[in-house]
Amino acid sequence: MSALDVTATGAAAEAVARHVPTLVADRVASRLFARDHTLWGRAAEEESAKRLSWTGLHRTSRHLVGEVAALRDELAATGYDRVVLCGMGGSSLAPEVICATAGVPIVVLDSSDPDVVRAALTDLDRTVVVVSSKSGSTVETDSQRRAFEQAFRDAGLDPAARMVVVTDPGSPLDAAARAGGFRVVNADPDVGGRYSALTAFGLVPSGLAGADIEALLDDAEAVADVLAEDDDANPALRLGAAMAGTEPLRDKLVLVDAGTENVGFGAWAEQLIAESTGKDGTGILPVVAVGAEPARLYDDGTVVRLVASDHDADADADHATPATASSLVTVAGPLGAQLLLWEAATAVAGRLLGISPFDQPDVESAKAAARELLEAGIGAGEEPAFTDGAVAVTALGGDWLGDATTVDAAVDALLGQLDRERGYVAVMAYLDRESDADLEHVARDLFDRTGRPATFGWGPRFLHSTGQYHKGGPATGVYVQVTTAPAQDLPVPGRDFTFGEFIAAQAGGDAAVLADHGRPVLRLHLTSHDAGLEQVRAALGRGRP
Ligand SMILES: O=P(O)(O)OC[C@H]1O[C@](O)(CO)[C@@H](O)[C@@H]1O
Repeated sequence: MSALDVTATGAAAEAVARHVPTLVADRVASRLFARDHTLWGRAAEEESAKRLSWTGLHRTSRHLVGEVAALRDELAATGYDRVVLCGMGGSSLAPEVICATAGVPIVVLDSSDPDVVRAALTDLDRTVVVVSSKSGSTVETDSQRRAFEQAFRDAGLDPAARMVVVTDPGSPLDAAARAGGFRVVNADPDVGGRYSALTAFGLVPSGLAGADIEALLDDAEAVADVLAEDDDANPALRLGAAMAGTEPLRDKLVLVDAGTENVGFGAWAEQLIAESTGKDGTGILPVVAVGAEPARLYDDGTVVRLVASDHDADADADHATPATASSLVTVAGPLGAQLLLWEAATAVAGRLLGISPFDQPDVESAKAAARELLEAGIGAGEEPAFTDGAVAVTALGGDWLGDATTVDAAVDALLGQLDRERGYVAVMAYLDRESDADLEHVARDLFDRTGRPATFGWGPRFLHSTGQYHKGGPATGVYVQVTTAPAQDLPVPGRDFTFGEFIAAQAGGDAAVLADHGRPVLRLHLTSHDAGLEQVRAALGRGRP
């Protein structure tokens, strides 16, 4: 009996029956875990050949258990009891879930909002900072690193004594950190960011924060052989088929926390699935359910109920509701096992969709557009069409705004562009995900109002997660971008831009690329944070049945 349980009903079960026998006959599972890079077609071979080491991390990461324990002992001399992790996407999403599940605190700084960065630059005498970047060139992470180095120096503290760098061997950050006398832990270069949960990227910050990283590797090891088996019962084959094998394709995957002990798992799976599959006009859109399970489901959706490992399968079988009866997958298992399960299932889904699950071809376009705006010094770009109260309204991607002169009317106009059969609404808030956390509920309001999937992402964090899907996936999204002026800007030491200018350029760049793809983008800029936020919340939630 595996520690993993994947049960499918409805269209998801039909997909399993339709595809798993062929996946078994083609020996996909055993070839995947033997790192066969030909599984995704010739065009994907070059990238796949250097992106498959995650299949053996439960063995090859074992050295990190001792190394992280030694690092903790060394750093104990600083008296730290606070760990801050600077990293984006795959360089921070896994530690956030690992630590939340282990019940140990960690501050994940994955924002370029100056007020958010400043709030992290506190309690420096009891803080250790982990700077994680595979490429070593992600501007958010580099800027955060610069800010912390400056802050430690200003506080009379040696940055090298309190900062640990995790990066690929030979990255620009690797060279610079070693030259600067910093501790560097190199990660396995043959693992992509969103598959790196069980590499140094997931394990070093989590271990320093106090999570039991050996148990995590043990849980992955306990299921590795099952996931590598060419067998109809293989949970990865079943989950991959349920994700990407429905006909017609149900390409919205609603992730529901239905009692799982893996806290915040949906946010990690969201990047893995969206950035792996959302390209070449296809892909699976993860919709992380906010609040209770949806009472109904759109025809192009499948619900995934993430249940507790000790769940009662019979009780779950009786759980079918109008929302889940049409297509449902129930998944149970400990975190270490599920990290490997979902990585393998996503790789299987990529094969079924006919795309490479290991590249992210459209992410660079938004970064380039942001750099252009930054160099031009024009903030987020486009001028607002009008201001209503505390919200400046800008419409991009066509002249769909019509004669709207209020935020309510602008939201109505955007939703008028929504394809009611295949479309989705994406809310992207470049705000503080701690203090403005309540705004996430507008996703549920928009679902209740339109009956269509609505996702919510914090900017710029989502740019390293669903951002690839928005640009490379099906052209069926309509986008609401919420931005604000910082309470107080913050310079990026050694750079010719501030954090405030950078985050504005990131929002402007992403909106420009979406508009270039012909997608409607409504930017709601809060000219006064609290009043503006109230207006935006009311406008997006208005018209709920
Ligand atoms: O670890 P890095 O190189 O800073 O990249 C951070 C994230 O940005 C991306 O490269 C692009 O979104 C992700 O794949 C990755 O997880």
